[in-house]
Amino acid sequence: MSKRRSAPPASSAGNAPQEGLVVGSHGRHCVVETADGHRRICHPRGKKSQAVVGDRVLWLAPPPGQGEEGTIEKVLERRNLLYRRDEIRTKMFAANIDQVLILIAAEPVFSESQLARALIAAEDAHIQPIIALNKSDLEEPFFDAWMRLSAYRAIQDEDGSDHYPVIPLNLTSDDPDQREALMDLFAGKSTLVLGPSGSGKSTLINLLVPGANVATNEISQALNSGKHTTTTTTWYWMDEARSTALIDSPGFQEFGLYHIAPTDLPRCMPDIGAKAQECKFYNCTHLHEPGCAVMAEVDNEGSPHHIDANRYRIYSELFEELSQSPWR
Ligand SMILES: Nc1nc2c(ncn2[C@@H]2O[C@H](COP(=O)(O)OP(=O)(O)OP(=O)(O)O)[C@@H](O)[C@H]2O)c(=O)[nH]1
Ligand SMILES: [Zn+2]
Repeated sequence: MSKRRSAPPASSAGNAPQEGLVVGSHGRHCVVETADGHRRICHPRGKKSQAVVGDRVLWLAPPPGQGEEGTIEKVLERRNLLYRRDEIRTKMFAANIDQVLILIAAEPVFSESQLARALIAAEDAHIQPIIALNKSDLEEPFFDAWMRLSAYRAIQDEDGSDHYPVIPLNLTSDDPDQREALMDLFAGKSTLVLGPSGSGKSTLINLLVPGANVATNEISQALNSGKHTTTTTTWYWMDEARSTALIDSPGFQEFGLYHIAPTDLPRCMPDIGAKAQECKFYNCTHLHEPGCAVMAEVDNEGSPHHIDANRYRIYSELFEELSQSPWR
């Protein structure tokens, strides 16, 4: 238990690699937090040690007199990894996370395709998604946006429980009940916050993480003095005990899913997947086959398994898109 805590401080550790947590990612450079909470910039030793935020790594301090920046020797095995992939590249968001909060807002109007894509990527990575709709104080646009989410609120698991938690928020209010509900939602977990620009990600972090701005500025300054690029993804502890974390990551736009096979889409879209076993043909693509139980539910308004027409459109467009993947 206490093995990591009792590791000697970096300066006297000689050449023994120590375990650390990646709490910042800036292109190829990382910020690694040691067991005692100290943070330092580390560079990957080679391609194989390319780490992302949330990774547990073995890192090595520099030899005496050679500055503060360490090297990442090894990335330890990941429990999960959330990423996206387009024609040319893969972007890794974070590893070893418990849940992903997809933060959208009444304004700017959210893209349902982007939301669906983020949910699919989370399902594929076996990470629990939560949908939060912010800016409930903007009554009319909020109402419209909430209605646009009705298909997501209606998706149920076999036992009748809601598959996706969908929560309304007003992050500019200082309502203590909302704050407590958020604390409960995040307690003891690491939660990646994803969302389009302007949805309120920084507002959320500043509300729940005291001193978040200061911490970010300190790291940016350290990185700038070493001529590194600016922060991209950051891990924030919400508590002194370092058991609850929020991870802020940009890059919600252009959410490519080229790593997912089109035939895996029903597994990652639970409303479609619920019916996919009942089609006449075992290898039904749900696009044109006779006896397709999925297509039947699109027209079946009022059914408890009704598949929303927009969801079905997103499914068929994605099926087409992923069939063109240059990665396969
Ligand atoms: N009316 C209203 N405005 C909000 C609410 N939450 C956040 N905002 C405002 O929305 C704007 C965008 O919020 P940010 O927290 O900067 O959004 P972000 O997601 O971090 O945006 P990027 O940094 O561009 O990715 C700010 O002006 C916030 O004050 C809310 O509940 N209601
Ligand atoms: Zn079918």
